[in-house]
Amino acid sequence: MSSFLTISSGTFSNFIGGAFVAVLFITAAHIALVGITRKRLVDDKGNQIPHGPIGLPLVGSFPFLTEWPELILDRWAKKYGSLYSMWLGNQLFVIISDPHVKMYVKSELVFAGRGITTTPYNDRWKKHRRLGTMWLSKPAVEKYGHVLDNEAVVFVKDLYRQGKGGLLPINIQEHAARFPLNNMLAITFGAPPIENVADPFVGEAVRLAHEFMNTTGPVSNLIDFIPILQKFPSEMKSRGKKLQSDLIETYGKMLHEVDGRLKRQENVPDCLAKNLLESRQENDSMTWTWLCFTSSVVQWFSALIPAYPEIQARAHEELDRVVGRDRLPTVEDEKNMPYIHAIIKEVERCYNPFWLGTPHVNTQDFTYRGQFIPKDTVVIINTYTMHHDEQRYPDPHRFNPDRYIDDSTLSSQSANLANPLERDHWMFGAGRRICPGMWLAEREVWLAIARMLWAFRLEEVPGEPIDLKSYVGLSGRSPVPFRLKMVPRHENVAKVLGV
Ligand code: HEM
Repeated sequence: MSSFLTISSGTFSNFIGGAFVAVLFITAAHIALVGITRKRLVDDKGNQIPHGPIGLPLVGSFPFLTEWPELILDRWAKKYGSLYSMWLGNQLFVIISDPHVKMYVKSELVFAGRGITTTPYNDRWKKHRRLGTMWLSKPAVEKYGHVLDNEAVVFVKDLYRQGKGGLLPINIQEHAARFPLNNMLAITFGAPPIENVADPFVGEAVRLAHEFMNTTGPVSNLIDFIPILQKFPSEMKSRGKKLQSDLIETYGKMLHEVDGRLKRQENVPDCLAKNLLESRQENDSMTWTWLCFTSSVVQWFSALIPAYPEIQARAHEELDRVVGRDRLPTVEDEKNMPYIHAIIKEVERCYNPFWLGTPHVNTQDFTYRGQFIPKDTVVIINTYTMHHDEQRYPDPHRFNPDRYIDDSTLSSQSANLANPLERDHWMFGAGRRICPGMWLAEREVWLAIARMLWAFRLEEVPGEPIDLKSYVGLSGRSPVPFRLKMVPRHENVAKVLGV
Protein backbone atom coordinates (compact mmCIF):
# COMPACT_ATOMS: atom_id res chain seq x y z
CA MET A 1 0.00 0.00 0.00
CA SER A 2 1.43 3.42 -0.77
CA SER A 3 2.79 5.23 2.27
CA PHE A 4 0.65 8.32 2.08
CA LEU A 5 -2.40 6.21 2.82
CA THR A 6 -0.80 4.66 5.89
CA ILE A 7 -1.07 6.36 9.28
CA SER A 8 1.49 4.98 11.74
CA SER A 9 0.49 4.70 15.40
CA GLY A 10 2.79 7.68 16.22
CA THR A 11 1.23 9.84 13.55
CA PHE A 12 -2.18 8.74 14.73
CA SER A 13 -1.61 9.70 18.37
CA ASN A 14 -0.11 13.05 17.27
CA PHE A 15 -3.15 13.53 15.11
CA ILE A 16 -5.53 12.69 17.97
CA GLY A 17 -3.58 14.98 20.31
CA GLY A 18 -3.72 17.83 17.79
CA ALA A 19 -7.40 17.28 17.16
CA PHE A 20 -8.09 17.27 20.90
CA VAL A 21 -6.31 20.62 21.36
CA ALA A 22 -8.14 22.01 18.35
CA VAL A 23 -11.52 20.86 19.72
CA LEU A 24 -10.70 22.38 23.11
CA PHE A 25 -9.71 25.63 21.44
CA ILE A 26 -12.79 25.73 19.25
CA THR A 27 -15.08 24.95 22.17
CA ALA A 28 -13.46 27.64 24.33
CA ALA A 29 -13.70 30.17 21.48
CA HIS A 30 -17.30 29.23 20.94
CA ILE A 31 -18.26 29.53 24.59
CA ALA A 32 -16.43 32.86 24.81
CA LEU A 33 -18.22 34.09 21.72
CA VAL A 34 -21.61 33.07 23.05
CA GLY A 35 -20.76 34.76 26.31
CA ILE A 36 -19.56 37.97 24.73
CA THR A 37 -21.81 38.50 21.77
CA ARG A 38 -24.86 36.44 22.29
CA LYS A 39 -27.96 36.96 24.25
CA ARG A 40 -29.39 35.49 27.44
CA LEU A 41 -29.96 31.80 26.88
CA VAL A 42 -31.88 30.92 30.05
CA ASP A 43 -35.10 32.47 31.35
CA ASP A 44 -35.81 33.51 34.97
CA LYS A 45 -37.11 30.04 35.79
CA GLY A 46 -34.01 28.33 34.45
CA ASN A 47 -35.61 27.16 31.18
CA GLN A 48 -32.99 26.86 28.47
CA ILE A 49 -33.07 27.39 24.75
CA PRO A 50 -33.95 24.23 22.79
CA HIS A 51 -31.05 21.87 22.05
CA GLY A 52 -29.57 21.74 18.62
CA PRO A 53 -26.39 21.40 16.57
CA ILE A 54 -23.45 23.29 18.07
CA GLY A 55 -22.02 24.45 14.76
CA LEU A 56 -18.61 25.99 14.15
CA PRO A 57 -17.05 29.00 15.86
CA LEU A 58 -18.07 32.37 14.40
CA VAL A 59 -20.16 30.97 11.56
CA GLY A 60 -22.28 28.50 13.53
CA SER A 61 -24.23 26.05 11.36
CA PHE A 62 -24.15 28.22 8.25
CA PRO A 63 -21.60 26.12 6.28
CA PHE A 64 -23.84 23.05 6.63
CA LEU A 65 -26.81 24.79 5.05
CA THR A 66 -25.45 26.07 1.79
CA GLU A 67 -26.83 23.13 -0.22
CA TRP A 68 -30.09 21.22 0.30
CA PRO A 69 -30.77 23.09 3.57
CA GLU A 70 -34.19 21.46 3.90
CA LEU A 71 -32.60 17.99 4.05
CA ILE A 72 -30.09 19.05 6.70
CA LEU A 73 -32.81 20.71 8.79
CA ASP A 74 -34.91 17.58 8.41
CA ARG A 75 -32.02 15.41 9.63
CA TRP A 76 -31.56 17.68 12.63
CA ALA A 77 -35.30 17.59 13.37
CA LYS A 78 -35.02 13.80 13.57
CA LYS A 79 -32.01 14.10 15.85
CA TYR A 80 -32.97 17.04 18.11
CA GLY A 81 -36.75 16.98 17.94
CA SER A 82 -39.39 19.19 16.42
CA LEU A 83 -38.28 22.33 18.24
CA TYR A 84 -34.53 22.90 18.09
CA SER A 85 -32.12 25.77 17.91
CA MET A 86 -29.05 26.57 15.86
CA TRP A 87 -26.73 29.52 15.46
CA LEU A 88 -25.89 31.23 12.21
CA GLY A 89 -23.07 33.59 13.14
CA ASN A 90 -24.30 35.43 16.23
CA GLN A 91 -27.97 34.97 15.36
CA LEU A 92 -30.01 32.39 17.24
CA PHE A 93 -32.52 30.47 15.12
CA VAL A 94 -35.31 28.22 16.32
CA ILE A 95 -36.63 25.67 13.87
CA ILE A 96 -40.19 24.48 14.26
CA SER A 97 -41.08 21.19 12.63
CA ASP A 98 -44.54 20.35 14.01
CA PRO A 99 -46.44 19.93 16.27
CA HIS A 100 -45.08 23.12 17.81
CA VAL A 101 -46.48 25.02 14.89
CA LYS A 102 -49.48 25.15 17.16
CA MET A 103 -47.70 27.46 19.56
CA TYR A 104 -46.43 29.51 16.65
CA VAL A 105 -49.92 30.08 15.34
CA LYS A 106 -51.57 30.52 18.72
CA SER A 107 -48.96 32.94 19.97
CA GLU A 108 -48.81 34.59 16.64
CA LEU A 109 -48.39 38.14 17.86
CA VAL A 110 -45.14 37.29 19.56
CA PHE A 111 -43.86 35.74 16.36
CA ALA A 112 -45.15 38.33 13.92
CA GLY A 113 -41.83 40.12 13.46
CA ARG A 114 -39.73 39.70 10.35
CA GLY A 115 -36.03 39.26 10.75
CA ILE A 116 -33.93 39.51 7.73
CA THR A 117 -36.24 40.31 4.91
CA THR A 118 -39.18 42.61 4.39
CA THR A 119 -40.96 44.88 6.79
CA PRO A 120 -40.91 44.39 10.57
CA TYR A 121 -44.20 44.04 12.42
CA ASN A 122 -45.12 47.66 13.07
CA ASP A 123 -47.80 50.23 12.23
CA ARG A 124 -46.41 50.77 8.77
CA TRP A 125 -46.55 47.04 8.06
CA LYS A 126 -50.10 46.89 9.43
CA LYS A 127 -51.19 49.68 7.08
CA HIS A 128 -49.57 47.99 4.10
CA ARG A 129 -50.99 44.63 5.04
CA ARG A 130 -54.48 46.17 5.29
CA LEU A 131 -54.10 47.77 1.89
CA GLY A 132 -52.57 44.60 0.42
CA THR A 133 -55.42 42.57 1.86
CA MET A 134 -57.92 44.90 0.21
CA TRP A 135 -56.39 43.83 -3.11
CA LEU A 136 -55.67 40.23 -2.34
CA SER A 137 -58.65 39.11 -0.23
CA LYS A 138 -61.23 36.69 -1.57
CA PRO A 139 -63.80 39.39 -2.48
CA ALA A 140 -61.08 41.47 -4.17
CA VAL A 141 -59.91 38.48 -6.18
CA GLU A 142 -63.54 37.87 -7.25
CA LYS A 143 -63.61 41.40 -8.64
CA TYR A 144 -60.70 40.91 -10.98
CA GLY A 145 -61.47 37.23 -11.59
CA HIS A 146 -61.99 38.04 -15.30
CA VAL A 147 -58.34 39.18 -15.59
CA LEU A 148 -57.11 35.89 -14.12
CA ASP A 149 -59.52 33.92 -16.25
CA ASN A 150 -58.40 35.60 -19.44
CA GLU A 151 -54.70 35.23 -18.69
CA ALA A 152 -55.16 31.50 -18.07
CA VAL A 153 -56.76 31.18 -21.53
CA VAL A 154 -53.87 33.07 -23.13
CA PHE A 155 -51.47 30.78 -21.25
CA VAL A 156 -52.99 27.56 -22.65
CA LYS A 157 -53.38 29.05 -26.13
CA ASP A 158 -49.72 29.97 -26.27
CA LEU A 159 -48.69 26.52 -25.11
CA TYR A 160 -50.76 25.07 -27.94
CA ARG A 161 -49.26 27.41 -30.51
CA GLN A 162 -45.68 27.04 -29.36
CA GLY A 163 -45.93 23.26 -29.13
CA LYS A 164 -47.45 23.23 -32.65
CA GLY A 165 -50.35 21.14 -31.40
CA GLY A 166 -48.11 18.58 -29.65
CA LEU A 167 -45.43 18.26 -32.34
CA LEU A 168 -42.68 20.31 -30.66
CA PRO A 169 -41.30 20.09 -27.13
CA ILE A 170 -41.88 23.14 -24.94
CA ASN A 171 -39.95 24.75 -22.11
CA ILE A 172 -42.85 25.90 -19.98
CA GLN A 173 -40.84 28.23 -17.70
CA GLU A 174 -41.47 31.56 -19.44
CA HIS A 175 -45.14 30.76 -20.03
CA ALA A 176 -45.61 29.83 -16.39
CA ALA A 177 -43.95 33.09 -15.38
CA ARG A 178 -45.75 35.38 -17.79
CA PHE A 179 -49.32 34.67 -16.72
CA PRO A 180 -48.91 35.55 -13.01
CA LEU A 181 -46.70 38.45 -14.09
CA ASN A 182 -49.48 39.82 -16.29
CA ASN A 183 -51.96 39.37 -13.45
CA MET A 184 -49.63 41.22 -11.10
CA LEU A 185 -49.09 44.05 -13.61
CA ALA A 186 -52.84 44.49 -14.03
CA ILE A 187 -53.64 44.33 -10.32
CA THR A 188 -50.71 46.40 -9.09
CA PHE A 189 -50.21 48.95 -11.84
CA GLY A 190 -53.33 48.67 -14.00
CA ALA A 191 -50.87 47.89 -16.82
CA PRO A 192 -51.73 46.04 -20.06
CA PRO A 193 -50.54 42.41 -20.42
CA ILE A 194 -47.25 41.43 -22.00
CA GLU A 195 -48.25 39.58 -25.11
CA ASN A 196 -45.05 37.88 -26.15
CA VAL A 197 -43.42 35.39 -23.76
CA ALA A 198 -40.08 36.26 -25.34
CA ASP A 199 -40.47 39.90 -24.23
CA PRO A 200 -37.30 40.76 -22.26
CA PHE A 201 -39.48 42.12 -19.44
CA VAL A 202 -40.60 38.55 -18.63
CA GLY A 203 -36.99 37.36 -18.30
CA GLU A 204 -36.08 40.40 -16.20
CA ALA A 205 -39.08 39.94 -13.87
CA VAL A 206 -38.13 36.29 -13.31
CA ARG A 207 -34.49 37.22 -12.74
CA LEU A 208 -35.44 39.88 -10.18
CA ALA A 209 -37.78 37.56 -8.32
CA HIS A 210 -35.12 34.83 -8.16
CA GLU A 211 -32.40 37.25 -7.17
CA PHE A 212 -34.60 38.63 -4.39
CA MET A 213 -35.22 35.14 -3.06
CA ASN A 214 -31.59 34.10 -3.43
CA THR A 215 -30.18 37.08 -1.62
CA THR A 216 -32.74 37.35 1.16
CA GLY A 217 -33.54 33.70 1.96
CA PRO A 218 -33.09 32.60 5.57
CA VAL A 219 -29.80 30.86 4.92
CA SER A 220 -28.55 32.79 1.89
CA ASN A 221 -26.28 35.30 3.38
CA LEU A 222 -23.65 34.77 6.05
CA ILE A 223 -22.91 38.48 6.46
CA ASP A 224 -26.44 38.99 7.81
CA PHE A 225 -25.29 37.13 10.90
CA ILE A 226 -21.74 38.35 11.41
CA PRO A 227 -21.99 42.09 12.03
CA ILE A 228 -18.26 42.70 11.59
CA LEU A 229 -18.41 41.39 8.03
CA GLN A 230 -21.04 43.99 7.21
CA LYS A 231 -18.36 46.69 7.49
CA PHE A 232 -16.39 45.30 4.53
CA PRO A 233 -17.28 45.22 0.86
CA SER A 234 -18.63 41.86 -0.23
CA GLU A 235 -20.22 40.21 -3.22
CA MET A 236 -23.53 39.85 -1.37
CA LYS A 237 -23.56 43.52 -0.45
CA SER A 238 -23.04 44.57 -4.06
CA ARG A 239 -25.66 42.09 -5.21
CA GLY A 240 -28.10 43.53 -2.67
CA LYS A 241 -27.44 47.09 -3.85
CA LYS A 242 -27.75 46.16 -7.49
CA LEU A 243 -30.98 44.29 -6.81
CA GLN A 244 -32.43 47.28 -5.04
CA SER A 245 -31.57 49.62 -7.91
CA ASP A 246 -32.85 47.11 -10.50
CA LEU A 247 -36.15 46.78 -8.63
CA ILE A 248 -36.48 50.55 -8.51
CA GLU A 249 -35.53 50.81 -12.17
CA THR A 250 -38.11 48.19 -13.21
CA TYR A 251 -41.08 48.59 -10.87
CA GLY A 252 -40.34 51.98 -9.33
CA LYS A 253 -40.51 53.37 -12.84
CA MET A 254 -43.98 51.89 -13.30
CA LEU A 255 -45.08 53.38 -10.00
CA HIS A 256 -43.69 56.70 -11.15
CA GLU A 257 -45.67 56.47 -14.37
CA VAL A 258 -48.89 55.85 -12.45
CA ASP A 259 -48.01 58.83 -10.24
CA GLY A 260 -47.41 61.02 -13.29
CA ARG A 261 -50.71 60.03 -14.84
CA LEU A 262 -52.54 60.72 -11.59
CA LYS A 263 -50.90 64.14 -11.35
CA ARG A 264 -51.89 64.92 -14.92
CA GLN A 265 -55.39 63.82 -13.92
CA GLU A 266 -55.44 61.13 -16.59
CA ASN A 267 -57.70 58.16 -16.21
CA VAL A 268 -55.84 55.44 -14.28
CA PRO A 269 -57.55 52.06 -13.85
CA ASP A 270 -58.20 51.10 -10.26
CA CYS A 271 -55.08 49.32 -9.02
CA LEU A 272 -52.93 48.81 -5.92
CA ALA A 273 -50.39 51.47 -6.96
CA LYS A 274 -53.13 54.05 -7.43
CA ASN A 275 -54.46 53.28 -3.97
CA LEU A 276 -51.02 53.49 -2.41
CA LEU A 277 -50.28 56.80 -4.09
CA GLU A 278 -53.65 58.30 -3.29
CA SER A 279 -53.31 57.34 0.36
CA ARG A 280 -49.72 58.66 0.33
CA GLN A 281 -48.06 55.38 1.26
CA GLU A 282 -44.58 54.38 0.22
CA ASN A 283 -44.68 51.26 -1.83
CA ASP A 284 -42.60 48.51 -0.35
CA SER A 285 -45.36 46.01 -0.88
CA MET A 286 -43.49 43.23 -2.57
CA THR A 287 -46.26 41.64 -4.53
CA TRP A 288 -43.94 41.39 -7.55
CA THR A 289 -41.37 39.18 -5.91
CA TRP A 290 -43.97 36.57 -5.01
CA LEU A 291 -45.20 35.97 -8.50
CA CYS A 292 -42.54 33.35 -9.13
CA PHE A 293 -44.14 30.97 -6.62
CA THR A 294 -47.34 30.55 -8.57
CA SER A 295 -45.13 29.86 -11.54
CA SER A 296 -43.04 27.38 -9.51
CA VAL A 297 -46.11 25.35 -8.53
CA VAL A 298 -47.20 25.17 -12.17
CA GLN A 299 -43.68 24.19 -13.21
CA TRP A 300 -43.39 21.47 -10.56
CA PHE A 301 -46.77 20.09 -11.63
CA SER A 302 -45.68 20.01 -15.30
CA ALA A 303 -42.36 18.41 -14.41
CA LEU A 304 -43.81 15.57 -12.37
CA ILE A 305 -47.14 14.70 -14.02
CA PRO A 306 -45.67 13.04 -17.15
CA ALA A 307 -44.33 10.33 -14.80
CA TYR A 308 -47.89 9.49 -13.68
CA PRO A 309 -49.98 8.58 -16.76
CA GLU A 310 -52.56 6.80 -14.60
CA ILE A 311 -53.09 9.94 -12.51
CA GLN A 312 -53.45 12.05 -15.64
CA ALA A 313 -55.95 9.55 -17.04
CA ARG A 314 -58.08 9.86 -13.89
CA ALA A 315 -57.92 13.64 -14.08
CA HIS A 316 -58.94 13.53 -17.75
CA GLU A 317 -61.84 11.26 -16.93
CA GLU A 318 -63.00 13.74 -14.26
CA LEU A 319 -62.72 16.63 -16.72
CA ASP A 320 -64.68 14.83 -19.43
CA ARG A 321 -67.38 13.90 -16.93
CA VAL A 322 -67.76 17.27 -15.19
CA VAL A 323 -66.80 19.81 -17.84
CA GLY A 324 -67.11 17.96 -21.12
CA ARG A 325 -65.13 18.80 -24.24
CA ASP A 326 -66.93 21.94 -25.42
CA ARG A 327 -65.64 24.46 -22.90
CA LEU A 328 -62.69 25.14 -20.60
CA PRO A 329 -62.98 24.44 -16.86
CA THR A 330 -63.71 27.49 -14.70
CA VAL A 331 -63.25 28.29 -11.04
CA GLU A 332 -66.85 27.24 -10.38
CA ASP A 333 -65.96 23.70 -11.49
CA GLU A 334 -63.35 23.20 -8.80
CA LYS A 335 -65.79 22.07 -6.13
CA ASN A 336 -67.02 19.33 -8.48
CA MET A 337 -63.56 18.06 -9.32
CA PRO A 338 -62.12 16.58 -6.14
CA TYR A 339 -59.42 14.66 -7.96
CA ILE A 340 -57.75 17.62 -9.69
CA HIS A 341 -58.18 19.63 -6.48
CA ALA A 342 -56.34 16.79 -4.70
CA ILE A 343 -53.59 16.63 -7.34
CA ILE A 344 -52.85 20.31 -6.77
CA LYS A 345 -52.70 19.95 -2.99
CA GLU A 346 -50.39 16.96 -3.35
CA VAL A 347 -48.06 18.87 -5.74
CA GLU A 348 -47.93 21.65 -3.16
CA ARG A 349 -47.18 19.20 -0.34
CA CYS A 350 -44.45 17.36 -2.23
CA TYR A 351 -42.90 20.33 -4.02
CA ASN A 352 -43.55 23.35 -1.85
CA PRO A 353 -41.46 26.00 -3.58
CA PHE A 354 -40.63 27.54 -0.25
CA TRP A 355 -39.52 24.83 2.18
CA LEU A 356 -38.20 27.24 4.80
CA GLY A 357 -40.94 29.84 4.62
CA THR A 358 -39.95 33.39 5.46
CA PRO A 359 -38.18 33.91 8.77
CA HIS A 360 -40.20 35.41 11.61
CA VAL A 361 -38.72 37.04 14.69
CA ASN A 362 -40.20 37.00 18.17
CA THR A 363 -40.70 40.43 19.62
CA GLN A 364 -40.47 39.32 23.24
CA ASP A 365 -39.07 36.48 25.35
CA PHE A 366 -41.26 33.42 25.12
CA THR A 367 -41.15 30.08 26.91
CA TYR A 368 -42.92 27.09 25.44
CA ARG A 369 -43.10 23.69 27.16
CA GLY A 370 -40.01 24.44 29.21
CA GLN A 371 -37.99 25.75 26.27
CA PHE A 372 -36.88 29.34 26.21
CA ILE A 373 -36.97 31.39 23.00
CA PRO A 374 -35.30 34.74 23.74
CA LYS A 375 -36.53 37.96 22.13
CA ASP A 376 -35.12 38.54 18.62
CA THR A 377 -34.70 34.87 17.85
CA VAL A 378 -35.30 34.09 14.17
CA VAL A 379 -38.02 31.47 13.91
CA ILE A 380 -38.40 29.28 10.86
CA ILE A 381 -41.07 26.75 10.10
CA ASN A 382 -39.46 23.75 8.52
CA THR A 383 -42.17 22.73 6.11
CA TYR A 384 -40.06 20.01 4.50
CA THR A 385 -40.19 17.97 7.70
CA MET A 386 -43.82 18.91 8.31
CA HIS A 387 -44.82 17.85 4.77
CA HIS A 388 -43.01 14.52 5.15
CA ASP A 389 -44.34 13.53 8.55
CA GLU A 390 -45.12 9.77 8.44
CA GLN A 391 -47.98 10.14 10.91
CA ARG A 392 -49.82 12.79 8.97
CA TYR A 393 -48.88 11.61 5.48
CA PRO A 394 -48.23 7.85 5.40
CA ASP A 395 -45.58 6.93 2.81
CA PRO A 396 -44.73 10.64 2.61
CA HIS A 397 -42.32 10.49 -0.34
CA ARG A 398 -44.96 8.96 -2.60
CA PHE A 399 -46.92 11.31 -4.86
CA ASN A 400 -50.44 10.23 -3.98
CA PRO A 401 -53.28 12.71 -4.63
CA ASP A 402 -55.74 10.30 -2.99
CA ARG A 403 -54.56 11.39 0.44
CA TYR A 404 -56.47 14.66 -0.19
CA ILE A 405 -59.50 13.20 -1.94
CA ASP A 406 -61.85 14.00 0.95
CA ASP A 407 -60.42 17.44 1.63
CA SER A 408 -62.68 19.88 -0.16
CA THR A 409 -61.20 23.01 1.46
CA LEU A 410 -59.20 25.53 -0.48
CA SER A 411 -55.74 25.88 1.06
CA SER A 412 -56.59 29.47 1.92
CA GLN A 413 -59.58 28.13 3.91
CA SER A 414 -57.57 25.30 5.38
CA ALA A 415 -55.02 27.84 6.65
CA ASN A 416 -57.75 29.37 8.79
CA LEU A 417 -58.88 26.17 10.49
CA ALA A 418 -59.08 26.50 14.25
CA ASN A 419 -56.80 23.51 14.71
CA PRO A 420 -53.65 24.12 12.69
CA LEU A 421 -52.82 20.43 12.81
CA GLU A 422 -55.82 19.82 10.55
CA ARG A 423 -54.35 21.97 7.80
CA ASP A 424 -53.71 20.45 4.39
CA HIS A 425 -50.14 21.79 4.22
CA TRP A 426 -48.04 24.84 5.12
CA MET A 427 -47.07 26.13 1.70
CA PHE A 428 -48.47 29.57 2.49
CA GLY A 429 -46.75 29.87 5.87
CA ALA A 430 -48.50 30.34 9.19
CA GLY A 431 -49.49 32.92 11.75
CA ARG A 432 -50.01 36.62 11.40
CA ARG A 433 -47.61 36.97 8.47
CA ILE A 434 -49.21 34.19 6.46
CA CYS A 435 -49.20 34.82 2.71
CA PRO A 436 -51.84 37.46 1.95
CA GLY A 437 -51.73 36.46 -1.74
CA MET A 438 -53.00 32.92 -1.16
CA TRP A 439 -56.51 33.48 -2.58
CA LEU A 440 -55.04 34.93 -5.72
CA ALA A 441 -52.28 32.33 -6.00
CA GLU A 442 -54.70 29.44 -5.54
CA ARG A 443 -57.01 30.69 -8.20
CA GLU A 444 -54.14 31.19 -10.63
CA VAL A 445 -52.79 27.72 -9.95
CA TRP A 446 -56.20 26.10 -10.34
CA LEU A 447 -56.98 27.83 -13.64
CA ALA A 448 -53.58 27.03 -15.10
CA ILE A 449 -53.43 23.38 -14.06
CA ALA A 450 -57.08 22.48 -14.69
CA ARG A 451 -56.91 24.06 -18.15
CA MET A 452 -53.59 22.45 -19.06
CA LEU A 453 -55.06 19.09 -18.10
CA TRP A 454 -58.25 19.79 -20.03
CA ALA A 455 -56.32 20.63 -23.19
CA PHE A 456 -53.28 18.34 -23.13
CA ARG A 457 -51.70 15.06 -22.20
CA LEU A 458 -48.33 16.00 -20.74
CA GLU A 459 -45.51 13.69 -21.79
CA GLU A 460 -41.77 13.47 -21.33
CA VAL A 461 -39.70 14.10 -24.45
CA PRO A 462 -38.07 10.74 -25.35
CA GLY A 463 -34.43 10.76 -24.21
CA GLU A 464 -34.91 13.84 -21.99
CA PRO A 465 -35.72 12.57 -18.49
CA ILE A 466 -37.06 15.29 -16.19
CA ASP A 467 -35.04 15.81 -13.02
CA LEU A 468 -37.39 16.07 -10.04
CA LYS A 469 -34.71 16.10 -7.36
CA SER A 470 -32.52 19.08 -8.25
CA TYR A 471 -33.86 22.59 -8.27
CA VAL A 472 -32.85 26.15 -8.92
CA GLY A 473 -33.16 28.82 -6.23
CA LEU A 474 -31.91 29.05 -2.69
CA SER A 475 -35.07 30.12 -0.96
CA GLY A 476 -37.78 29.91 -3.63
CA ARG A 477 -37.35 26.72 -5.65
CA SER A 478 -38.26 25.84 -9.23
CA PRO A 479 -37.37 22.72 -11.19
CA VAL A 480 -34.22 22.87 -13.33
CA PRO A 481 -35.29 23.83 -16.86
CA PHE A 482 -36.87 20.96 -18.77
CA ARG A 483 -38.90 20.40 -21.91
CA LEU A 484 -42.06 18.39 -22.30
CA LYS A 485 -44.61 17.51 -24.97
CA MET A 486 -48.13 18.81 -24.59
CA VAL A 487 -50.31 16.70 -26.84
CA PRO A 488 -53.84 18.02 -27.46
CA ARG A 489 -56.34 15.52 -26.05
CA HIS A 490 -59.08 15.89 -28.62
CA GLU A 491 -60.12 17.76 -31.73
CA ASN A 492 -62.15 20.31 -29.85
CA VAL A 493 -59.09 21.75 -28.12
CA ALA A 494 -58.09 23.99 -31.06
CA LYS A 495 -61.72 25.01 -31.62
CA VAL A 496 -62.41 25.93 -27.96
CA LEU A 497 -59.10 27.79 -27.66
CA GLY A 498 -59.74 29.58 -30.95
CA VAL A 499 -56.30 28.78 -32.37
C1 HEM B 1 -48.08 29.64 -4.91
C2 HEM B 1 -47.78 30.90 -4.71
C3 HEM B 1 -47.32 31.48 -3.39
C4 HEM B 1 -46.70 30.88 -2.34
C5 HEM B 1 -46.27 29.43 -2.20
C6 HEM B 1 -46.49 31.89 -1.33
C7 HEM B 1 -45.92 31.65 -0.11
C8 HEM B 1 -45.69 32.63 0.84
C9 HEM B 1 -45.07 32.39 2.11
C10 HEM B 1 -44.58 31.03 2.63
C11 HEM B 1 -45.00 33.57 2.76
C12 HEM B 1 -44.43 33.80 4.16
C13 HEM B 1 -45.51 33.54 5.16
C14 HEM B 1 -45.04 33.51 6.58
O1 HEM B 1 -44.18 34.32 6.93
O2 HEM B 1 -45.51 32.69 7.36
C15 HEM B 1 -45.59 34.57 1.90
C16 HEM B 1 -45.69 35.90 2.22
C17 HEM B 1 -46.17 36.85 1.34
N1 HEM B 1 -46.80 36.62 0.13
FE1 HEM B 1 -47.04 34.83 -0.74
N2 HEM B 1 -46.98 33.09 -1.79
C18 HEM B 1 -47.50 32.88 -3.04
C19 HEM B 1 -48.10 33.80 -3.85
C20 HEM B 1 -48.26 35.12 -3.54
C21 HEM B 1 -48.89 36.09 -4.40
C22 HEM B 1 -49.52 35.79 -5.76
C23 HEM B 1 -48.81 37.29 -3.74
C24 HEM B 1 -49.32 38.65 -4.14
C25 HEM B 1 -49.60 39.02 -5.35
C26 HEM B 1 -48.14 37.07 -2.49
C27 HEM B 1 -47.85 38.05 -1.57
C28 HEM B 1 -47.16 37.83 -0.40
C29 HEM B 1 -46.73 38.92 0.49
C30 HEM B 1 -46.93 40.43 0.25
C31 HEM B 1 -46.11 38.30 1.58
C32 HEM B 1 -45.46 38.99 2.78
C33 HEM B 1 -46.46 39.11 3.90
C34 HEM B 1 -45.86 39.76 5.15
O3 HEM B 1 -44.66 39.96 5.21
O4 HEM B 1 -46.61 40.03 6.07
N3 HEM B 1 -47.83 35.74 -2.40
N4 HEM B 1 -46.00 33.97 0.74
